[in-house]
Amino acid sequence: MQQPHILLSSDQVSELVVLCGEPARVDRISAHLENATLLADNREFRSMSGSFAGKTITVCSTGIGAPSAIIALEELRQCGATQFIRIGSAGALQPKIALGELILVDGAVRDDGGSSSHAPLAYPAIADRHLTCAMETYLTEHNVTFHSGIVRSHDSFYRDDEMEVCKRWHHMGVLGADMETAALMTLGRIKGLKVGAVLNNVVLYGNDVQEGINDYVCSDDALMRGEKMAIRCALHGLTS
Ligand SMILES: O=P(O)(O)O[C@H]1O[C@H](CO)[C@@H](O)[C@H]1O
Ligand SMILES: O=c1cc[nH]c(=O)[nH]1
Repeated sequence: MQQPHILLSSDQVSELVVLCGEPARVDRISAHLENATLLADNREFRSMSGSFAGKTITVCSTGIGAPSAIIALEELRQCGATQFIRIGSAGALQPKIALGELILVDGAVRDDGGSSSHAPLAYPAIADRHLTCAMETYLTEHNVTFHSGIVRSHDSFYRDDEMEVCKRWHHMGVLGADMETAALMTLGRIKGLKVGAVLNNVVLYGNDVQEGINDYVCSDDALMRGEKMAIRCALHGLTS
């Protein structure tokens, strides 16, 4: 059956999936695959298929925020996907994280609304250990600077008290902020899926979020280098 939002059916979807927020990133990720072909492009959900290290990979964008990420995860699951790595962007919550450096996510603070529709907040959002270890091995072997730890997934950064919110999580050792990782890890765990995430830092701690994201869209070199490394790391992680 064709899924209503991603417009894919089970014969088109691999067990191995790369997720990202931005539809244009699907094209950049798929450039690392052999025989990449466009599968569907509906709303925020663009999908492509190709192969890496002899295995078929599906790449799908999820848009911004937990609700659409949860829709993508569930519809891909219905099509037979079992392992997911999110290649996302994040804003740093620690000054030691430079632009284009990667955050390898162990778990996420569930400051989003979407995951709470499915599980109480006492339920943790934790990454799949095997996918995370495989990515860590790749980054270590390639001498890439990365940061392992937890991130905070939220629903809005244009808040009047944004700086205070960031400081609060900074003091608790949270590495960065994104909007989908917690929901994907929570829902993935509930549904028996493996979910990992690697995030590219696009905003320095204490800097303006709007400016940082604009630089990313305008292809700032360090940010694009970070994205490329995140792509290699995720593809090796999924296929090793
Ligand atoms: O770059 P992506 O993967 O979309 O991730 C981050 O960027 C978006 C905000 O600009 C949010 O989706 C956030 O999670
Ligand atoms: O600061 C940032 C940058 C990207 N995504 C976020 O959620 N926050």
